[in-house]
Amino acid sequence: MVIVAPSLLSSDLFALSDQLKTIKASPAQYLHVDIMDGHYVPNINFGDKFVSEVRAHTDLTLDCHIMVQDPEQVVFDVAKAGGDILTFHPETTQHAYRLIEEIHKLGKKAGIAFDPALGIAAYEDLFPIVDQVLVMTVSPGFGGQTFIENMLGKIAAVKKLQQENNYHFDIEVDGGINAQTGQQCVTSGANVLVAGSFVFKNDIQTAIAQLSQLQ
Ligand SMILES: O=C(CO)[C@@H](O)[C@H](O)COP(=O)(O)O
Ligand SMILES: [Fe+2]
Repeated sequence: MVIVAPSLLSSDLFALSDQLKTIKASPAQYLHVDIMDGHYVPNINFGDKFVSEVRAHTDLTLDCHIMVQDPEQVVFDVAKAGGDILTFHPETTQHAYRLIEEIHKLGKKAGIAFDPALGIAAYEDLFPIVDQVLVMTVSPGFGGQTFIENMLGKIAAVKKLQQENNYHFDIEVDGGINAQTGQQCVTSGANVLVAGSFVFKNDIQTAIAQLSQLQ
């Protein structure tokens, strides 16, 4: 039921090939790839080149989390490189609705991500057309941060709207997820758990199995 998305930000890049094989043998269904521009978020990391390298080594769903200002500049390259789900932060573009439509035209899934400081009200009009709503449970930019418990109410509010309106999006959480916080998120309504440090700083198989069993 719960989809686990190991975040490659915390992977060992020099052992990535082996780590991808370990993940493939686990219940994880997604690989989460963070894309950061050093502008919208302070950090700079992966880009479309990395996505295409990972694509060549896995058939898992590539869940691309695009933390950049003006996502139109990178979304299409990431899609072309083999990203499957393209999730951007709606306040980073003037035309979030159009961008979702353009992602769909490419046959890809579109997601919107909510920074912890951003309420859902301003972007509720996108809910009927998105495939994924990502509730950030840390401020975006870095792995290894502490889960913000206040976000549980936001997850529950998104879940309530989803149920009341029969929307079909997945509810993803990202940041500080471990077995305990993951359980809190699932109880609040999340069904996709991104986890970086918890997966890669522990035994990968065991950590993913723990998260995938939450209900
Ligand atoms: O998007 C981000 C950070 O901005 C994440 O996807 C991190 O990679 C999560 O790392 P952990 O908090 O699980 O260590
Ligand atoms: Fe992420």
